[in-house]
Amino acid sequence: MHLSNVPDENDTGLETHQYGVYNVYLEKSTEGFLGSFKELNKWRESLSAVSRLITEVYELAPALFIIYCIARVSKEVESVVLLHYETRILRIIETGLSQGTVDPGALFGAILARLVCVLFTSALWYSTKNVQSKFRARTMHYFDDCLLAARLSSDLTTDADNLSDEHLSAQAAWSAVVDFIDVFSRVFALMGQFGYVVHIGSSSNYGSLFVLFCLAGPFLRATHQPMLWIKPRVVEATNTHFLRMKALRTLSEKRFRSDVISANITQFVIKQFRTARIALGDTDISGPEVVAGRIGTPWINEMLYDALGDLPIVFSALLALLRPKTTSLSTIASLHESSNLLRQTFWDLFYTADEFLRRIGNVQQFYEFVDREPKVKDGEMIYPLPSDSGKSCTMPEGMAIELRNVSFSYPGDKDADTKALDDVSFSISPGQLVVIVGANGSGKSSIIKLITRLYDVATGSILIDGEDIQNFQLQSLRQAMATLTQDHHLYPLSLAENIGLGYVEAMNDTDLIHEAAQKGCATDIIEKLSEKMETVLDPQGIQYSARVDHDGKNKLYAKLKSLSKSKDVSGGERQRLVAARTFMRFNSGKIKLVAVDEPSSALDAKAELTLFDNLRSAREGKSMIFVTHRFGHLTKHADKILCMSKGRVVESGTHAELMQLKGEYFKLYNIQAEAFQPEEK
Ligand SMILES: Nc1ncnc2c1ncn2[C@@H]1O[C@H](COP(=O)(O)OP(=O)(O)OP(=O)(O)O)[C@@H](O)[C@H]1O
Repeated sequence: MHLSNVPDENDTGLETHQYGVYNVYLEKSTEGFLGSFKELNKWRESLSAVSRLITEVYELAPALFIIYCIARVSKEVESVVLLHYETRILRIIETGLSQGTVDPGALFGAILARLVCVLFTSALWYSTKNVQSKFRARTMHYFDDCLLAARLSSDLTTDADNLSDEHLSAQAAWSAVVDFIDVFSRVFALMGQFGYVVHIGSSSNYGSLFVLFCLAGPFLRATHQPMLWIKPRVVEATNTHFLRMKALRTLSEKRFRSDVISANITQFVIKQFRTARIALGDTDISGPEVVAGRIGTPWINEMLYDALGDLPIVFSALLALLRPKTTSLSTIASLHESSNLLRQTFWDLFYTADEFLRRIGNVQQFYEFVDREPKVKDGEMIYPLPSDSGKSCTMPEGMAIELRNVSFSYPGDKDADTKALDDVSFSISPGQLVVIVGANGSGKSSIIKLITRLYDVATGSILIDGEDIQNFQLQSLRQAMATLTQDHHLYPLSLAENIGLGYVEAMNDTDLIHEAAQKGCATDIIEKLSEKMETVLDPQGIQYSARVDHDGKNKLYAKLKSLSKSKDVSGGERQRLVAARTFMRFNSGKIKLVAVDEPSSALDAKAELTLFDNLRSAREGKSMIFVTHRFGHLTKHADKILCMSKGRVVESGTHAELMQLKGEYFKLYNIQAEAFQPEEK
């Protein structure tokens, strides 16, 4: 189904088209001079991406680039040379047949020349296969590198404000390079074939007219197809049945396997999927660009284009009729051969150019992504400030933190009125141990995220050692902080690296790593694993089988099983390993703030107590902030407790002070304490 030009309700200057299961939003087409100017501008924009892409690839490997281009162009241009020798062979045969004897020298000479040409291009193409493979690898690795650096340098605010970057890949950039070179070589080939046809028809002066006859049909068809690729567009899948099928298909992924089995919902999922499938019917689910190409042309036009395809044969018939004396059978045969070749090359060029335009769109997005400026801006001051800076902090005791009227909403949060933090003010003196408590969603973690500058405040300010946090160099500030939260994961690297990366400069120091593992209560787990510190828990290996019988006796199956033996540990054990990384970080000697956000949800009571004790015993010279739901272990040691509710700090003081207030903290504390009281009869 295609609904064309549905006006936008709010008249945003957009029009909506429906292709299959997708809605496509396009800018309203501007007619006349302004419209053409806009189109021209879009082409100019994509040209700058093309020129940057080709320049980068050339500079990366000039020799490989040139050899690849030569091999590709020669393969395309070969067709003209072959056509030339074919025409020559036909003419020799025709002349020979009319005279009763064929000149064997001329005939074999032409055949040999044709064969040499075939062998030469084939040898060139295959001898450069190695070069092609190297060129591809080097280009892919380069763009992989750019993408990795761009992704890693991004921050959470920038990520939230931009669309997903999952579709960007080095492969897309490489494909655009290949398509560009293909377009380039096919233009060469087309020009060569064009020239050659004009040359064959030169005796009748109708060569150019013949080319026109050959290309009229393909040209009209190509220019009248709706070319969605080249239009700026926003695409959204809106078909509810299609989306339902997609959601249900997700449930078949491995990560949901245990949920689906234990909830016993297999039949439900299959049934729902079938219902959605039947409701979707035969609606085309291909991308809108493809659907537009398939359904966009009216059938009457299609018939006209097919009929125009017969023009070359009409031309030959007319030539024979009007100029019987100057037209030979070999000329007509060559014209036919070249007409087929011309049309084939034209279509190849058209489709490659179409594909190239699509890919260059991806490359443009790629460059926009790697060039984007991070939203969390870097400051200039190096942390910690020198002691003669005039700031009042007592640096050796830890970080001084002050929040002044801080409000904050998460970027991308559609409901602008919901604030994660609302006018929050408090201060932490150097060396203090502060515990933040409060109900779910009250803003505890958001405070840690702002202090570690994962995000920036919307209004108000955060002062670190008396200086606005945004004035500090991010790297130097983060060097002075150690965080331990539930959001931290194990990396798909060895356990030694997982712990060592807490303090990169000493990541080969096995003594420090073992000591950190001990403080994180992770020694037992590591000892239990056969490869100890070298164990990789989530290896990113690739193993697969094809056409292998999965019966126990099959040797290939046994091999596959031996390759894919994975190891895993429990959730609590993972938390201990992550905690070990934080202890490793303390070794840098630069840590002035430890921020711990509920890292013990999966830990048993003993491990939790040891973890908190170990963290507190490293307290010297550090301020500490703990976010917790569990009272007791920490609150009794706290210099200050901040009790939060709905994004605000509602109470602040020591345990004794807050208990006396009999407010929010008192309520939360008693809910937990009651669980341990004997039930009243
Ligand atoms: N990444 C996010 N994007 C949008 N909103 C978020 C995001 N993270 C948290 N929020 C919202 O911000 C508010 C405060 O969340 P925050 O995580 O700070 O609460 P919390 O007190 O730490 O909760 P919990 O005790 O459940 O961990 C909540 O309303 C939450 O829904």
